[in-house]
Amino acid sequence: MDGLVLYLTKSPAQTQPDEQKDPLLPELHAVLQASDVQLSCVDGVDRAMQLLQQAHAPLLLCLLAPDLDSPLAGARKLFPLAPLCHWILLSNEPEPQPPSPLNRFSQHLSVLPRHSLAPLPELLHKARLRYRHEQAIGRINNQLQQSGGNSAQALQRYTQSVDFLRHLFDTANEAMLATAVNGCIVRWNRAAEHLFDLEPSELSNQCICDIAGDEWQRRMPEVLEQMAQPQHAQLRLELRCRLGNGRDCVLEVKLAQICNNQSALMGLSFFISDISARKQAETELLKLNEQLQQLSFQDGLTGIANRRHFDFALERAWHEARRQKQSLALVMFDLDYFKEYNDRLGHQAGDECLRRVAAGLNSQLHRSTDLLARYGGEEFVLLLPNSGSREAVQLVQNCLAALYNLDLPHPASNIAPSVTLSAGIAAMVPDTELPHSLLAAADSQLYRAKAAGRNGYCAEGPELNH
Ligand SMILES: Nc1nc2c(ncn2[C@@H]2O[C@H](COP(=O)(O)OP(=O)(O)OP(=O)(O)O)[C@@H](O)[C@H]2O)c(=O)[nH]1
Repeated sequence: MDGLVLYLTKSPAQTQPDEQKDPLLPELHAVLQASDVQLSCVDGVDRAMQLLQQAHAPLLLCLLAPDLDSPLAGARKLFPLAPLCHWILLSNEPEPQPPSPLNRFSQHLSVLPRHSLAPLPELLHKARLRYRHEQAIGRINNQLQQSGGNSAQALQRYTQSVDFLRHLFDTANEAMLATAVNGCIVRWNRAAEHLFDLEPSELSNQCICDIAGDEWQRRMPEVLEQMAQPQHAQLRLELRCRLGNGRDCVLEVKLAQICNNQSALMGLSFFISDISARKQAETELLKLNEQLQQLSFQDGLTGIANRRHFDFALERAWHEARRQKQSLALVMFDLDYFKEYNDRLGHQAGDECLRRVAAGLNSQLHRSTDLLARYGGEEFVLLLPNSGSREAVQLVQNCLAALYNLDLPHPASNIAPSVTLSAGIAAMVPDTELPHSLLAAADSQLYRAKAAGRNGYCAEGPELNH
């Protein structure tokens, strides 16, 4: 007998089901007779709890009689004592409603009409299976815990053995070699054979310097020499190598001294990994970053420096000029009647014009420190470190001549048949923190040039030649 079925009722205690009292009991008895379970009839939850605490068999089914005042409250009390039990609420209704899914018992609670106990054997069968399954799992867990304890001890013993260290050495992914102080290889693992693509006979007693070409072969003698010094207990390096199979790669090499108990140097250990893929990814990332930086500093339309690039360059040049007490010159260019150009020839022609003007101006710069940038719309700026207004004026004259030679037709201009520029030039030896004053000076000179009729320049600043 491995189970107990409880019939929980409100009626006075019955040690044996009282067939006189409840006409359902004979039928219940008959249904359960075939299943090898004990049927107990108890009144009240407290007595049921007592019975469960003393019972030797687990409670598989609990039938809650319809006369109970609050059957689910009772079930809740019993639940901790019989977590695997299936609860059955007997109802006087001919077609009772199933339990609400919101009820936390709903998974293991059925509602049956009193007059039909047909589903009982099936419910009992399932409850029994569940109980046996839980028991089996408990047993397996116990065994696992026990054997786990034993195997942990065995493992601990094993980790202290030479076999274990040999196993680690042989199965490591990293190539490992041990050499004498002069580099003669005395031991290696399979990963080393694999990495260098060499047979055991090609490693045994060979000099470590000769197992790979290129930087490896060139630098290894000097590395061995270093590692023979007492202060070089460890070393890490990256070496470009050509391996036996002709493959080029980058190897990360970690070396350590092998010393005996008296701290006397006996040999060297090498831990080697192929980091070619990582190195290549790093190089590509670096290149991408450079490209990205270049793009973020470049004007998309004209390909010259953009405003952001100019702002950085101006700040840097300003501080440098201030430190060196040198003059810094700035030119602001603005196309004349460009709105009319766009209106007459179209925006695309306007774009092309901006590109050609930018290229024309840029072609006049010959010092690597000079910078032409698109400041915005149809405005360009020219930054000329270590220049006074005389040099700036000279350069602007060259730029205007270059633009004249480009001869870009401007049918809507009031002042010339081709595209023209106005320029404002300012130069100063910085004496303040920020370069606003230089920008403002160039801008006001540009304003003057526009007011003076366009297609020309105005300038201010030291070394003025105008
Ligand atoms: N095609 C094109 N036009 C641009 C671009 N950026 C700004 N513009 C145009 O440049 C024109 C500038 O007009 P304004 O500021 O009135 O200057 P302007 O017509 O050159 O007159 P002045 O400077 O007084 O000679 C505007 O029509 C803008 O739409 C661009 O990237 N492409």
